[in-house]
Amino acid sequence: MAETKHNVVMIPFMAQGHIIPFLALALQLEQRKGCTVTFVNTPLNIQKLRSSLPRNSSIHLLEIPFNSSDYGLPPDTENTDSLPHDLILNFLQSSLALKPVFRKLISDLVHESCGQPPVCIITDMFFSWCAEIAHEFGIFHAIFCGGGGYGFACCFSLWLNLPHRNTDSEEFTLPDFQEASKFHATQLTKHLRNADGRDSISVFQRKMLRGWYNADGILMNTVEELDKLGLTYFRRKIGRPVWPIGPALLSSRTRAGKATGIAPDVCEKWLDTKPLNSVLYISFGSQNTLSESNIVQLAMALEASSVNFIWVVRPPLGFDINSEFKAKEWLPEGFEERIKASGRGLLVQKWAPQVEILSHGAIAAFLSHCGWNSTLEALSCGVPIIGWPQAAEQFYNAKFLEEEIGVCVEVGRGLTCEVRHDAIARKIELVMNETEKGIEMRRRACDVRDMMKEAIKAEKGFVGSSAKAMDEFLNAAMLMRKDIDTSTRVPNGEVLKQLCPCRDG
Ligand SMILES: O=c1ccn([C@@H]2O[C@H](COP(=O)(O)OP(=O)(O)O[C@H]3O[C@H](CO)[C@@H](O)[C@H](O)[C@H]3O)[C@@H](O)[C@H]2O)c(=O)[nH]1
Repeated sequence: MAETKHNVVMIPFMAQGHIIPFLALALQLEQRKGCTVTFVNTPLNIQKLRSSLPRNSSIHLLEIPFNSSDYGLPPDTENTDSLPHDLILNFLQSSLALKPVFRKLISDLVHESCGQPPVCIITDMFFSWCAEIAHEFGIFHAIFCGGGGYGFACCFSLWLNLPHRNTDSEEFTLPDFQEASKFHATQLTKHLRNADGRDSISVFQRKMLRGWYNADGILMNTVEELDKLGLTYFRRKIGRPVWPIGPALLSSRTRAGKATGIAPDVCEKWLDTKPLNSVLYISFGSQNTLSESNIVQLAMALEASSVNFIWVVRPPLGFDINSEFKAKEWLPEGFEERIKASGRGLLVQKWAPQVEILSHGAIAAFLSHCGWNSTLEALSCGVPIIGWPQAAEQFYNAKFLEEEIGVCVEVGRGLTCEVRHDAIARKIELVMNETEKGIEMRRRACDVRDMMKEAIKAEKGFVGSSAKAMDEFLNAAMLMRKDIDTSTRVPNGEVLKQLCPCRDG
C-alpha cells in the first residue's frame, strides 16, 4: 500500500534572508519520512527557485500572484534585494495583500487533496496573519523565525514596550527581558527610535508581532544550547511551544535563485593560494550596504592592516544596490590596482558564493552586518565575527555574540555612523592576529561549531537537541491531524467534510 504523505505548506517573506532559511528547512523536511513540501511564493521568486532546487528534490513550488505596482512600488518588485532601503517597509506592508490570495490557495489545496489536506502551514514571522487561515481549515500553524532567539526577543520586547520612550537617558533596559542587560539608543533603527506606538510603523509591527500569540508553535533557526536566553523569553512570553531546529543552512550547491558575481571555483582557487586562517571575508548580507564615506574608511583600513580579504562590494547607501559598483568613484584612488598587483584582495560584485567562502580553511574572520543566516554560516565553520550591524535585529545579534558567546567584536553600528579607518584596522588586527582575544574568539567559535553539529545529529541512538525539536514539532502537527481525523471537526467547530466533500470516499 502506498505510504500516506503529509503535506507541509511553507511561505516565507520575499527576501533572500528569509527565503534561504525556509528553503533549507524545506529541504530538511522533505527528507523526513512521510513528508512532502509545498513551497509558496510570488512568481519571480518561484521562477528563480526552480533552477536552484536539487534535481532529485520533490518540493512542489507554487506561485501566489502579487503585483508590486498596485502598492506604489517599482514594477516587478518581488524581493527586498531589488529595493532601496527606504522602501522595504512599504514592501512589507504591501505583503498584507497576500492574505486573500493565500486563503484561496489553501482552500484549493484542501479541496484538491481530498482526505489529505496539508498537515501544517509554516509561515514567515512577518506573516502571522496566516494563523487565521490555517485554523479556519483546521490546519496546524507554525511561525518559522529565520532569526535567532536572543536577537528577536530584543526586537519583540522593544517594539511592544518602547522602553526608550520612558527615559531621557541614552541607556535603558527591557522590562520583560532584563537578562539582556543594557541597551543604547544607537542600537535602535530610525523607525524604532521615533516610534510612539501610534505611528503607522509601530501599529504594523505590533500587530504582526502580537499575531505570534495565535500560532500553534514557533520554529526558530537556532540551537537550544546556544540560545537559551532568547528561547526562554519566547516560551515565557508566548506560552506556546518554541522549537529550536537550527541551524537550517543551505549547502554550497543550493543558491536560492541568485547568480554569483564570481564563479565559485575561481574564488576557491584564489583562496587555495592563501595560507590557513589568513583571509578576512566582508559582506553585509542580501540588502544592506555602507555609506560612501565608510566604504572609503574600510578600504583604507584594509590597506593599513595588510590582511588578505574578499570583499563583496555594493554601491553605497542612496544608490541602487544592484547597479554596477564604480570602483574608481567609490574607492580610494588606485585602491583596485594596488590590491590586484599585490594579490591581497578580491572584490566581488553583487553576490558571492558565501557558504563556500566561509567553509574554506583560509578564512580567519568575517566582517559582517550580523544577519542571522550569515552568523550561523560563519559559526558553523568556526569563524569569528567582526560585527557592523546595520538594521533590524542585527544590533542585538552583535550584542549577543559579543557579550554572551564571545565570538564577536563590534566595529560600527547603524547606517549613519562614521567609523574611522584606524579603528577598523585595530579591530581587524585584534581578531585576525595571534592576540589573546583573537585566539579566544576562534576557540569559542569552534566550540559553537561543534555544538551545532551535535544539535542536528541523529544517528546510532543519539538524537541532538535540534533533531529532537524537529520530531516534537512534527508530532504536534500530526497530533492535531489525528484529532481532526477522529472527530472530523476542525478546532473552530466547522465540519471538515464540508471543506472536503469526498472525504468519506
Ligand atoms: O553575496 C552574498 C550575500 C549574501 N549571501 C547569503 O544571503 C544570506 C543573507 O542572510 P543574512 O545574513 O541573514 O542577512 P539579510 O539578508 O540581511 O537577512 C535578513 O533576514 C535575517 C534572518 O531573519 C535577519 O537576521 C537580518 O537582520 C535581515 O536583514 C546568507 O545566507 C548569505 O550566505 C550570499 O550567499 N552572497
